[in-house]
Amino acid sequence: MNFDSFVLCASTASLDDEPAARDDADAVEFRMDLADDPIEALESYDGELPILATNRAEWEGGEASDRGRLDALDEAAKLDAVEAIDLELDSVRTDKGQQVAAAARDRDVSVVVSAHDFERTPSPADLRKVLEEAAAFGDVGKLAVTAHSREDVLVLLAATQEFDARGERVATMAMGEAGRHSRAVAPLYGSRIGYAPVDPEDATAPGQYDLATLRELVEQLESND
Ligand SMILES: O=C1C[C@@](O)(C(=O)O)C[C@@H](O)[C@@H]1O
Repeated sequence: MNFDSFVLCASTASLDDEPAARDDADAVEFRMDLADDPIEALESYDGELPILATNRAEWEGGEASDRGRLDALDEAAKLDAVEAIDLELDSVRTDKGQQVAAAARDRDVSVVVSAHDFERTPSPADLRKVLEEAAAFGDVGKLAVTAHSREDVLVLLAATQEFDARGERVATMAMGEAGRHSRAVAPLYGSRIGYAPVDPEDATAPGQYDLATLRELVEQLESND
């Protein structure tokens, strides 16, 4: 998957969502950890959108236990439709995570290295440290923080703009109500990935817009850029 420009992902636990996502999304983020039989679903996938496969660990806000988690992601990366995988920063710090990342790259599958803070927005310095490491390991370094104020969002956007200006690929978003607008605005500052559910009831993180709304907002803002 090419992250040269912004990629809007329909984030979902069911690949059956793909036809409904096609008009507005550039890709599907398949949350394997939220799906019943993810490998089987991937093997029988015949949609048009490329897939970013995520198998989010319990310790990073997902539902996958560590048993077989990275092996399943490795399996997923072997399938043609899967053009990118997401690995937590704490996963790529392990040998196994490095192996999965290297195997994906050998098959031309991109690696998004992600970090999440479900409590707060880290200090400007800490936030840069995390983004730096994630961007160094991944084709894209992703950071999702939790915003409690507009100021939190500004801190995130300032870092996004800085990294982008230096030619480092990052994706950023602020979770929570106070951060919601970051999802529409961050692409203007260089964020390369956005996430949205087709149906707002199926949100995969707090504060997400539904897919059609986020596409519309991003498009409107870009056309004014
Ligand atoms: O890491 C991310 C970002 C996210 O948490 C968000 O805030 O939109 C949604 C997740 O599905 C995805 O894996």
